[in-house]
Amino acid sequence: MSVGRISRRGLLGGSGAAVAGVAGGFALSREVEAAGGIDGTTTTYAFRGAHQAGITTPAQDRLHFVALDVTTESREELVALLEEWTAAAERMTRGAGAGPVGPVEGSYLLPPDDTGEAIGLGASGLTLTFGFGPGLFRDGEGRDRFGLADRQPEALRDLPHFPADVLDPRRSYGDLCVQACAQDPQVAVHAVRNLIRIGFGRVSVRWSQLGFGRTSSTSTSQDTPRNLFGFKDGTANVKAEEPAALDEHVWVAPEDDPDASWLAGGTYLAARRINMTMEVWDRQPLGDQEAFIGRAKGSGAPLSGGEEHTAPDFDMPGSNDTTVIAPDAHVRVVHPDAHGGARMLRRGYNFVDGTDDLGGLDAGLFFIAFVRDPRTQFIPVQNAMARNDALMEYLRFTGSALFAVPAGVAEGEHVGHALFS
Ligand SMILES: C=CC1=C(C)c2cc3[nH]c(cc4nc(cc5[nH]c(cc1n2)c(C)c5CCC(=O)O)C(CCC(=O)O)=C4C)c(C)c3C=C
Ligand SMILES: [Fe+2]
Repeated sequence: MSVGRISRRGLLGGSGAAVAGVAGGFALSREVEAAGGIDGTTTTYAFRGAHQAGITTPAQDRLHFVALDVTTESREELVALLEEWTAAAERMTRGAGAGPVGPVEGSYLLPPDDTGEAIGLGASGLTLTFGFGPGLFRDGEGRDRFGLADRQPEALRDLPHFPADVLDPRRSYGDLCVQACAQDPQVAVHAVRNLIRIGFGRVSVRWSQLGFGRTSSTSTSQDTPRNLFGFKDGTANVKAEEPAALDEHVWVAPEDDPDASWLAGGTYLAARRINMTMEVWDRQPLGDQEAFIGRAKGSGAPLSGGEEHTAPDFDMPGSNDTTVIAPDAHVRVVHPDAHGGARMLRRGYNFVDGTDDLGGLDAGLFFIAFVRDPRTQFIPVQNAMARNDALMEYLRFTGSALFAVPAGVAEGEHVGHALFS
């Protein structure tokens, strides 16, 4: 074992269960491996498993998301890249370096196989989740780039243009994506940077997004965080402790799309970069802010009463011939009751990317949702929101992308193995 790997893994010393879990691979559940505590620097989540980590694993505090375009024309080079990424991801998620040598252990005559900024940092709960965009299957002219066209899932098409979209193409789309989440931002950035470095000559970065302050809880073990409007976000999310709901709303089943059975056990990732005009929002009275959301700002309880996790009563009469929860309140417009029971697993992050030309904050919510079928679970909800939601006055959608996220990686396989075999 190289010194570099010892120096990163040395911090795992207090977390015997975490290290044992990695060694055991499939044998131990991710929960056991997370025994170091979901917020600790020593926490590890196994890279290999039935599903990719970074979906139902407890949402970490930090995000580095990158979308890439494939620049090679060679299927063999693409597969080789996925193999190299798999090896690097497995190492980095257990707190080791990106390459087998280490950041400072190799030859002085060669570039290091790890960039070094994570020396001394623990795994910090790093998860790396890989996705495939529509462009991997067919390019802009419909050309079958890598012999994959007949395996493109029916649901994997560029998201439609929604009312009020002001998309920046430099923040949208992509052939591949990597969602890196960790408790330490430097660990997430290090992982993405090293995957990009490994991909040199085969992929180029299309866009990337940093995020902080997870805007969803994905486990009942987590408190509900707040978004930049100051509201609790993630209360009614699909949670890891709901296996039946995950099967119904998140994981693709083999029969969903017979031509794309390689995606069974996977899911779809819808990403939307949403600018929030905070300066305008901040001038709205508290009562109006709560009416726009349909929940109390402090407790997160629905305006119809109860506590945070009480189900909203959308029929409860209010004053002025209307209901307590207004017809255009966000939680009513996007609620499963209005969409045939459709739910989604939200895993978004706040972002602040400096200031815009007018001196306002370039800030908002980098919305991420995992769904079994975007055509029935994401697109109708986003359309309803764009048309009817009181929040829309304070939002601008500036980025958009959809990816198919393959199932987890088994021992001896690489990311997306089933797609290429
Ligand atoms: C298309 C899907 C959604 C987008 C885009 C979206 C943006 C968005 N949401 C908030 C704030 C809150 N959303 C809440 C709940 C909620 N939101 C969606 C979907 C989208 N939101 C769903 C499906 C739900 C759950 C509805 C339910 O089942 O009750 C909440 C309430 C708390 C919670 O349950 O999470 C808040 C607050 C913002 C600010 C925003 C865009 C910037
Ligand atoms: Fe929402």
